[in-house]
Amino acid sequence: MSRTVTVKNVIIGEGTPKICVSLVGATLSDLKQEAAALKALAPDLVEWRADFFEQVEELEAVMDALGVIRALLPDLPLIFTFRSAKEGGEKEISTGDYIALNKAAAASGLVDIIDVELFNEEEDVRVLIAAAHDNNVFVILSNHDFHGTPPKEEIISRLRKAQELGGDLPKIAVMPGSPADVLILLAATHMMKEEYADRPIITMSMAGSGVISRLAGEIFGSALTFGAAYRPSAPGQVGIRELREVLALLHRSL
Ligand SMILES: O=C1C[C@@](O)(C(=O)O)C[C@@H](O)[C@@H]1O
Repeated sequence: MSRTVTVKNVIIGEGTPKICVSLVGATLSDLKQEAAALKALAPDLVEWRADFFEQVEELEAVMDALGVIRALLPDLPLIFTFRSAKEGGEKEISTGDYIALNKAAAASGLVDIIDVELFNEEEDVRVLIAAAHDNNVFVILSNHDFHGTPPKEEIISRLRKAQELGGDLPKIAVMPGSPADVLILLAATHMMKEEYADRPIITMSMAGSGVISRLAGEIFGSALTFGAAYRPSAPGQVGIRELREVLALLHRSL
């Protein structure tokens, strides 16, 4: 496995963490506005959080919207994400629909990466990874804990599981209850990177006290960070301009 993942000339896992911004519009017209405005901010990647889209249960509408987003942002690596309500997303859909949606996104030729949640049936995860890889689409294999920060060993074990299953970019987002929890996430990230990871990983501690984890990925081992454009897609995301400045500052100090 490669220590980096290259998507449309963006090398994830090398140099400063790459900046991703999420599109969170509820309607096609909101999404168009967001996508057009995003260009000026020049993120490295864009994520479409399809769970925010009010027509997400209509596959055809989703594919149409995907086509529009892709046409507006032809050169940026695009991540397709349906974040389930149990992991902090906007909606819950059936497993069958979740699989169909992700398979369709992977086969559409319109996205570069799909985000698959690790906490699905293992067989379903394997099916989605295979479907993505058959279409030369990468997989972020993700887990989100909006209620707390698991112990360091557990964070590492989830990231290792995501790697073993074939996720190209294992990811975990956790919620800190205290600054000590932020240290746990950072320590787990560092240990995963140093001892177990053979590919880039993505980690973050959310909310205010976790912000440091969104800035210091180059030091501790997280290869990608989510910044906010107008509306954050998760608590603790900072504005992309400030984020870029801080990432550059930390990079220069190394
Ligand atoms: O998984 C992630 C990370 C995230 O939850 C964050 O905390 O920045 C934001 C989500 O949009 C994305 O899918």
